[in-house]
Amino acid sequence: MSRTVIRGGLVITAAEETRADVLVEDGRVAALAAPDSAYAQGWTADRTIDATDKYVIPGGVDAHTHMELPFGGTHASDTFETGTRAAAWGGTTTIVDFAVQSVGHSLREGLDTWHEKADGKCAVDYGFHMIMSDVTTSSLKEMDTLVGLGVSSFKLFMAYPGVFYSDDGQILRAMQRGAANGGLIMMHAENGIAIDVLVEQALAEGRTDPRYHGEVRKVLLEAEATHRAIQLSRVAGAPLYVVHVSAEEAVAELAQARDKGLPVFGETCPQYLFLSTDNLAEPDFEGAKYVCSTPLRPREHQAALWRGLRTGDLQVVSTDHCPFCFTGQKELGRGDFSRIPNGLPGVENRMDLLHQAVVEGHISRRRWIEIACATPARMFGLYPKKGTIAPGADADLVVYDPRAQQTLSAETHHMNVDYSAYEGKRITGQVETVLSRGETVIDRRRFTGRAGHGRYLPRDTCQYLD
Ligand SMILES: NC(=O)NCCC(=O)O
Ligand SMILES: [Zn+2]
Ligand SMILES: [Zn+2]
Repeated sequence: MSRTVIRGGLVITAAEETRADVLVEDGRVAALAAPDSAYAQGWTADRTIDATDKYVIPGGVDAHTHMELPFGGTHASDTFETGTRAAAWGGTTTIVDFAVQSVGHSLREGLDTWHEKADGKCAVDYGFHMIMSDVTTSSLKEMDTLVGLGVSSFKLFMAYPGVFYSDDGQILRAMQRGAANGGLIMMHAENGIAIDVLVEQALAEGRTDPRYHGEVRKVLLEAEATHRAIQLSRVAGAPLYVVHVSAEEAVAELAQARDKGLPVFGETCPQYLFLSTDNLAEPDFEGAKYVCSTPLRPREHQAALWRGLRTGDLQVVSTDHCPFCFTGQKELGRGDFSRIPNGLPGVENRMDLLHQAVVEGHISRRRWIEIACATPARMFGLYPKKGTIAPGADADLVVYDPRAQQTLSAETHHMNVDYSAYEGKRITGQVETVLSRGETVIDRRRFTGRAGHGRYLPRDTCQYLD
């Protein structure tokens, strides 16, 4: 039996902050006890980690990543191997990635393909959501099977006609099925039909630069789709999780629904909290680095997102990590912004950026852990195995130095992408040591993990409704 003790740190969970030693036995948290207690003093261990003046936090749970996602004729540049290694560097020990159903194919085929991509490659644990690109009688039936296999959430798109798009009837049917089998519907809420009209008009008028990506994907079209998704979920009697919320008006739709007591949840991402349309407008096509959907918004929207995170109208911060290199990938859209592959890198940066938000007073320390670890674990059926520090939980633990200074940069990050969306940003705080199921994967800022350590996580249904 292997035993590790982490001594002297401030243990932070969503529920409390307490100075405690943590005993890890065989990959699980075995006990917590006051550092000066005779009980903790009596623990013997193979390894002792000194966490004096450090935080001990649960490993991050990033519930929205896209390793190797095929998009716009190319693939997201992080593989499951490079992306989960970068996640570990950033203190994230669980990812939930998206398997994709291709049009004309079954959900099962998509899931099998994603298992092949990830199996034996991951440095940290991983689960899958399912993207439904073809809602048919048979794929609706298959949803039941997938829930049974631990794929208990399904992403639908109101955007990208001809690729991932589902119409309102398909969405309603999928929601009805989810209401019956416990599958949580995750919605990409943008009116893609209207957006495609505006894209066509912009290109015809010679407005081809990256900043027009933000202009055609209007706030009103995110708000309208969010409203419509909420109404459809009410009709179906299903809960709803809206992904990558970026606009103040979309937060208002969620808040209004939640005020009525509806089981409607929202996720935002660091890029919407820290970046803006100013980045999309950077000259010499540099704005392409910031093309994602929903798009970055004018800076004024950030206050509403922070408020939503504080009040609970938004519950989760995930990364939507979907990296494409500037050279050779983002460049596919020179002269036509609609051909720029959509997505930003960030799986390595989320825990640090949210700690910076603590330092700047946007959120409390416990809320940091709640939105980045505990709630995503509960939302997607992984709690309390993941997302907290308690006896019986997986020993996914991060020793975090809240005083370390770092500067984010492509020179030093570990994501397989040739730029950082946060180049030059100064952060107070840094991951020091990371344990994944008790195994040290980052040891005082050295990678000690391995591809294949990460295990597939079959998930329960949403526990946030309990
Ligand atoms: N978000 C984004 O731009 N790319 C990834 C696909 C998605 O989440 O819609
Ligand atoms: Zn999306
Ligand atoms: Zn995404």
